[in-house]
Amino acid sequence: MTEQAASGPFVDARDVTVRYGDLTAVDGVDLSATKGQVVGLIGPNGSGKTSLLSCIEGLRKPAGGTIRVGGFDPVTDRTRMTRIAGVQLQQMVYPPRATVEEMCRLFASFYPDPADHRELLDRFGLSEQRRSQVVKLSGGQQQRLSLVLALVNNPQVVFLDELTNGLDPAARRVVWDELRRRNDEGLTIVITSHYMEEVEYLCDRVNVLLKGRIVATGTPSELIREHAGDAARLVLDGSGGNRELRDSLTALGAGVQVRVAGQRLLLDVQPARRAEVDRVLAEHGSTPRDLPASLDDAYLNLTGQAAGSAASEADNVNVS
Ligand SMILES: Nc1ncnc2c1ncn2[C@@H]1O[C@H](COP(=O)(O)OP(=O)(O)OP(=O)(O)O)[C@@H](O)[C@H]1O
Repeated sequence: MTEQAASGPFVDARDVTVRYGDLTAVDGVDLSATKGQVVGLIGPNGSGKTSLLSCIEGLRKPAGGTIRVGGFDPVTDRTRMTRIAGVQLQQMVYPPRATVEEMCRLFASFYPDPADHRELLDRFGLSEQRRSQVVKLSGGQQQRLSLVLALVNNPQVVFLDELTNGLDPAARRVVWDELRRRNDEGLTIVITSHYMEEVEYLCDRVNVLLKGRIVATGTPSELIREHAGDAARLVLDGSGGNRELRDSLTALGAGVQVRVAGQRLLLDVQPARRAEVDRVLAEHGSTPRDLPASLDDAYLNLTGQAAGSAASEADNVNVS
């Protein structure tokens, strides 16, 4: 079989079902990525992301469905699959005394045309750890090493499960920038993540998985537009203790949700009530800060999880 039917998606999973005994963890899911696309898979803990991804990676045989990656069946065309795909697992187990350099050399030895692992270590900020034992690296450093190892075969596509879990904000930026750069060069990327800011930043398309089924798919902008809701989210800094203002806003009733978060007041305001809210705020000399609708809001609405949208304020909020 050729590497890819020119017209079809590079990653093409159709009607995939995964069962563990009586539990159907993935229930007839389609997921695809065209060449050079960054595709995200998001959903609550236990929604089936890793189960689906491990089938696409060829590490698990699905109970039903068909999967092709670059035209190959990831289970039966294992050898060719491993040449074109890089895999970062949620948890890796390393030999007890192996150093970073040794792990890189070991992984590189599996492939005919590996990347320069020293350059990769440098790109991911691990040059100084080359001679360190892997087990002595911090969690975030191990996470970055797992990315280096996923890229050491110069893959055409990478599957990254919980991409930047445990990374500090600066390291997360390094990883994002590096992946973006590689994507610009044509790398296809499939990620799972609980960080909506990351998904919004990186992904061309996002699939929302809930209880083993895709409940929404689209670009981040489409998901926000269609699912974030039309309530305005306002923040009143320094007004948390202003009882009079709080009571006046609460008295507006339906369509105006008022919450205290420390020294701030957080408001969710339906469009029909906005003019009244603005009037009350003007009477109290308060100027609100508008929070833009985010993928967090869409995610929370789609998955029915308790919304805390105004509280999240576009920080790196782990929404799982
Ligand atoms: N090896 C297994 N044996 C039995 N059940 C499993 C196994 N792996 C996963 N499950 C179950 O399948 C469901 C989906 O799990 P999965 O790990 O795919 O979810 P996830 O969306 O990746 O979760 P998380 O966000 O926590 O990583 C869960 O109910 C989980 O308990």
